[in-house]
Amino acid sequence: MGLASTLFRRTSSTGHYDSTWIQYFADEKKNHSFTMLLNFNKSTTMTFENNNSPTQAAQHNQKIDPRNYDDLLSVVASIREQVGSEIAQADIGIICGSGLGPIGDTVENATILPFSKIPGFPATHVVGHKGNLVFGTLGGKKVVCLQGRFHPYEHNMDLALCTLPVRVMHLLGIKIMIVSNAAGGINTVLHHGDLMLIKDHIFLPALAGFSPLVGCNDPRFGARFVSVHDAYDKQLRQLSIDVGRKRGMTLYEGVYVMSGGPQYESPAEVSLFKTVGADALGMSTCHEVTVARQCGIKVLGFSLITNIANLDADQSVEVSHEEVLDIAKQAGERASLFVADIITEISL
Ligand SMILES: O=P(O)(O)O[C@@H]1C[C@H](O)[C@@H](CO)O1
Ligand code: HPA
Repeated sequence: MGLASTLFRRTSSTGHYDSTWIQYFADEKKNHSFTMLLNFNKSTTMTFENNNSPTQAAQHNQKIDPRNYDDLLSVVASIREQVGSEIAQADIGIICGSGLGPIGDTVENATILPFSKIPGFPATHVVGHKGNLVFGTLGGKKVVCLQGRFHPYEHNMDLALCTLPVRVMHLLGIKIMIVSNAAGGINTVLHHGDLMLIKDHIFLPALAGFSPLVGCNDPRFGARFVSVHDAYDKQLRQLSIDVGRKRGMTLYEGVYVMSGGPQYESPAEVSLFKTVGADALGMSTCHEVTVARQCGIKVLGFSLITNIANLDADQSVEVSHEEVLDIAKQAGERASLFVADIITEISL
């Protein structure tokens, strides 16, 4: 049954079946028993039957296509089977970047599932990213926390693969996603250890064609053409400002720019970003937010300022991941407590 709907997704935009997908599909499933009934009189009338349940498919280590809704159902089935359906259901998803790492460790009644046990999840290689999915409660809400994320530079700019966890969290039921990252401050109001509330973003790789939404689109995930005019939810931003005020924190709202990385930016590149209106820069987040918006998930985002980006080649200083991790460690705990307070105040 899963396979039948897979096929219908893989029709061209004119509604006619694309024969290259038949080949692809047959290769992908060649190790599994299935029967195929094709009716070539009507180009879109095809039925595939397959003996694999979604979970069996995942257990067979079948290749997971991150754009394939049915493949993702099999990933979710495997997660539910491993942790239990009740535990796997969550209302809020959290992506801990280098900045919010400690929040995963404060989840109550935590059930931890390593990425290595989740079909289709690649390993995370970035130091400071643990590589776990953590289920439990925080601020009285059911959360699922991604301790570690997939950066496009680690995975050959395969942005659909890097956003697989967002689609999985969507299928697990989340309505709100909180994202965080470590970032270099561009705006001079930002200092080491500050938390910037993300108001908007510049998704630089996507402007050059590297978007997770490029390629095959299954309408069950959402629209082909996604509007990101309100990517960072206004009410959640206001709530964060209010919670921050109660804690005596001044939150700066700004624009985050994602560059492809992994090299840090040259002073001339930082000047370019400043000119086009960016306040902080990093190498993540925008791809996850774009996919979340396609699924209708509300987003709240933070950048933890770990270094000040260089604007002048004559006055520049070296940027290092060690510095990023060091500041993230110092400021991450306070940031995590703040985010936990926000979660307490969120009404679902
Ligand atoms: O996952 P985030 O965006 O917090 O990680 C930051 C950005 C780069 O991946 C890396 C650079 O130090 O840390
Ligand atoms: O200056 C930076 N540039 C890109 N990514 C980053 N992550 C932390 N700091 C930076």
